[in-house]
Amino acid sequence: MGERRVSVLSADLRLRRGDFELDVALSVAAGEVLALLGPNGAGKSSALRALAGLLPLNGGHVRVDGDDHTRTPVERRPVGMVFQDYLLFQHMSALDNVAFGPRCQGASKADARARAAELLDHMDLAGYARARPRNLSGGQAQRVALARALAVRPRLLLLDEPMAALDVSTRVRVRGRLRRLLEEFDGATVLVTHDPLDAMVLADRIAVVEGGRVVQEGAPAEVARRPRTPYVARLVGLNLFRGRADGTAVLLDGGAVVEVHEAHSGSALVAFPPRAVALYRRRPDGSPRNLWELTVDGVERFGDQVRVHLTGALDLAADISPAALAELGLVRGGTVWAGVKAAEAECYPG
Ligand SMILES: Nc1ncnc2c1ncn2[C@@H]1O[C@H](COP(=O)(O)OP(=O)(O)OP(=O)(O)O)[C@@H](O)[C@H]1O
Repeated sequence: MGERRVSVLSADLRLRRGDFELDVALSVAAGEVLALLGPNGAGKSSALRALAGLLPLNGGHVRVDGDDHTRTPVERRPVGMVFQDYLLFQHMSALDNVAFGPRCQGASKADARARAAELLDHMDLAGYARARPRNLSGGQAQRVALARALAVRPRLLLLDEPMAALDVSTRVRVRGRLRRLLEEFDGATVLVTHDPLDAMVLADRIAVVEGGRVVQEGAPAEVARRPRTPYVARLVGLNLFRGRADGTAVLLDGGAVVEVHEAHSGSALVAFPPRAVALYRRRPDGSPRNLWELTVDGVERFGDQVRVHLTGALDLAADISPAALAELGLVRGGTVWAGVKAAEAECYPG
């Protein structure tokens, strides 16, 4: 901890695509995995393609190990890329897919194949060297694509939605394995995803991209605990409010006041999970510090819980058990008292 690692990647990406403008600065250290997380159309793929040299920049730069590669052609960048659907050459064996890059870099056929065999072996795919891509499982195809990207000994590894082509039942296993393989890579890794779980598991650091800009950046746990935009709050399942703190009271932009645990002053964000919200049919005695009478806006199943959406002085989500729902007799348009303990409300500078 505390040690500053040297940046392998340092990039300032500015480009236009029609009305869309991307303006993103990234820096990734040796051995570090950065996830670009964001909604559809946010500009994640554009950023990745710009790093690979597949999209030209209108401004800014791409530096790898201190060398300027802003204008280096795609095939000469020290970059390996894993595409969303892997784009393996279907008419070639797994081995030849992996050997392709080294061959293009001028390695002899024997050397390229030896390097490919070594990588496949390392990824527990030695028995599949002669297999055609269509005969591989999703997880195996992903590893062949990763081996192909690493075969050119890149300093920068780019992964575009690496889990997208996999079915849900295999994702957990494949994700864990990918994480271990990425941990061994000593260059910089940038991966694009719109799945918060991928970002949390695979990345050391997350940059949230919205509307072509980085709106939040930090360690996964920090981003999850202290979201800075409604998009991130929804992703990680937190209620999020913006307001002004005066000691332990935060006056929200909508007019409600939330009592929080830790004193602050000035512009602030308040976050708490839906499970921290208790619902009561009548105003409770000896109540928590935060209590509001709100209107039920909707009820939905959420795992083995029920998520109740409430509106009024503030809009929030509450998770309760199906038994509690029956007991409260909640109906859309009805009212209910919602309480949150100050100790559960996280406050941080906004
Ligand atoms: N071929 C194109 N021509 C013009 N504009 C484009 C083109 N492709 C994308 N765009 C614009 O660039 C914006 C960013 O697209 P990009 O694919 O980088 O987003 P993304 O975050 O990767 O989204 P997704 O997860 O849907 O791939 C889009 O909102 C769109 O307006």
